Amino acid sequence: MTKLSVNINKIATLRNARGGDRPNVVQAAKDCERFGAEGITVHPRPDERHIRYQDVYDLKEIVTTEFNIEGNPTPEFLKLVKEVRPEQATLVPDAPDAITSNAGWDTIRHKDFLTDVIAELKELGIRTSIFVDPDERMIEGAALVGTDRVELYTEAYASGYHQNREQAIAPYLAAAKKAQKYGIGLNAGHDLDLDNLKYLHDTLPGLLEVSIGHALICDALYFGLENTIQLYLRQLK
Ligand SMILES: CC(=O)[C@@H](O)[C@H](O)COP(=O)(O)O
Ligand SMILES: NCC(=O)COP(=O)(O)O
Repeated sequence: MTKLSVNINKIATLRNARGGDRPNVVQAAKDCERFGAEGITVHPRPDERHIRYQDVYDLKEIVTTEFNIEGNPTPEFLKLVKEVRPEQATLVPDAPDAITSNAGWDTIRHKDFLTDVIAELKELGIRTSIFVDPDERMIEGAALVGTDRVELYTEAYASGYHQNREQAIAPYLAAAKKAQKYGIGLNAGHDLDLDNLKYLHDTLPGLLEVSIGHALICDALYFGLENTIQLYLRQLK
């Protein structure tokens, strides 16, 4: 079974546009869960342009499904994660000024750093996932740093899907098989949407979770949040 974790960054982007509290991020998370989301994902960035650090503490109080915090493991991020203790922390190597995440970890070059951070988080009972490109060498590296899961960075799949989906999925299938071989759990995310999700789900073995934000919130403008979450869940059956 593949869980749908709804990334609510874009709810916070909308709230921040006016500086008030509409839409309320905590209420949106509760509603996502009520409408069927099986997890809530946030990706606080250093400039707090969408999710603020305080939102993460507030969300911890109310999320009843699986709370997944994504981000670059800076000292500030690690302090937040250790205090909040979500079910899962997803480590993403993004630059502070990146518009959005644009690459996975080099798990070989950053082996020592990742090994230390992952051990610290696992000791607190936090499941770890690391964001990686669909590169078998990076999966081998992930196995060596001791992570529970990897999250495959699906931007390349999403952008190639309409041209040639078999070709677009090929490196992801190889990476998924490698992860299975090493006993690493498999997550995926970035630019997944109602067009490309089902094929990803049906093709990748052992896909445990997808985190989806941008397209899902865009779809919700047209279909409503409840219908949209149901539409996404249907792709994962
Ligand atoms: C790791 C990942 O792919 C997502 O967290 C994505 O980066 C969403 O972040 P933004 O909402 O800041 O674009
Ligand atoms: N980990 C990916 C995520 O949380 C959402 O990415 P996107 O759907 O906003 O591209």
